[in-house]
Amino acid sequence: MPVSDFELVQAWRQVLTLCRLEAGQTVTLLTSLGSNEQTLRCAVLAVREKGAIANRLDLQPTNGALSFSRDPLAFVGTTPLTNNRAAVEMLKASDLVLDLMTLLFSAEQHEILAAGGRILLAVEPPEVLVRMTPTMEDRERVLAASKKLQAAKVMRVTSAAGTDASFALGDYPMLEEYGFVDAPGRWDHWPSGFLATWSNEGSAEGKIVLAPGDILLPQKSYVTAPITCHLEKGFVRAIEGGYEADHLRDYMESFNDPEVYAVSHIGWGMQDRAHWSVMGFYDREASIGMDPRACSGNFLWSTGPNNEAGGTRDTACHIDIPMRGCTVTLDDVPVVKDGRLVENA
Ligand SMILES: O=c1ccc(O)c[nH]1
Repeated sequence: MPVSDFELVQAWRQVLTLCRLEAGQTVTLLTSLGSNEQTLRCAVLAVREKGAIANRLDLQPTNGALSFSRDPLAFVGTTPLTNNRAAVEMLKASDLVLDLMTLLFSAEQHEILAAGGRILLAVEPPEVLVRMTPTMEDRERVLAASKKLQAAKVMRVTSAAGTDASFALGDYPMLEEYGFVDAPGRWDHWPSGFLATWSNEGSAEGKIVLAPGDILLPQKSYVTAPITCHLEKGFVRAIEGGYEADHLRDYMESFNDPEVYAVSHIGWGMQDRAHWSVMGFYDREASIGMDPRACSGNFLWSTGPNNEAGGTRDTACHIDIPMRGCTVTLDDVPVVKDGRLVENA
């Protein structure tokens, strides 16, 4: 069953409290075609209840005929804000931007954050939002893990399926996602509950073997047969397997951009209210797949852009690959063991 407006307003109320929204501040709700009407309606009510100003900025969609999917994460980098100075200025002048459209991996997002703006992405279905309404515990868990990741020099991931890959760390910032934006300059995504960073340029090495049940996003598919990705000097040099490997390669080749094979963010999920099986219950276009990205004990790696971290790669092709059953270590200390979070890691 769907969630009611009452439940979603309550969830927005909790999120806006965690975002420290104050009366009199200005919130801009960023929407486009495809933004969820119930999410928008309930957000406005919760913002007004806080005594804040609720503005709307509705932009025309872009890249629809270029992307193979209407999932907003299937074609990143240019957005309806690109070359849209009036819109960027309105968002920079706002105390809080609630992004119901998806700006992720865009230069404009960076400009808004660098100006001290706060951006919270919220495009999952209302039922997913309510189920994973963020908490301070989520924040504490992610930040505690982030301290470990910040101190680490090498991340290694292994699995029974044959994965054995390593990544040098230290050159890039943390991607700490706990679902609310409590400080100027911060971006976050509701729902989330995971931690990542980017491997040092050219350092990703080894072999990642996707096993049945591992997930490809934005394909929204559970892999049914092994796909082996050979990593060398920071790039996926070969993708081997059956038709699913062909499908992945066909998609990546369609961008005609060598940067699509670069290893992007790497990390692990720690959200115990996210579940592996959820993606199988939703139509492909109904969700962007935050359950598998955030579920506790996954290893989440990705390919493509690193501009989000201050890098120069802004390729439009971004693949997120959450995996089960992996062991993730930081300088040989496990933070995930056989697909389960190591408590107090
Ligand atoms: O929240 C997100 C979603 C996608 C992604 O690649 C990173 N973080």
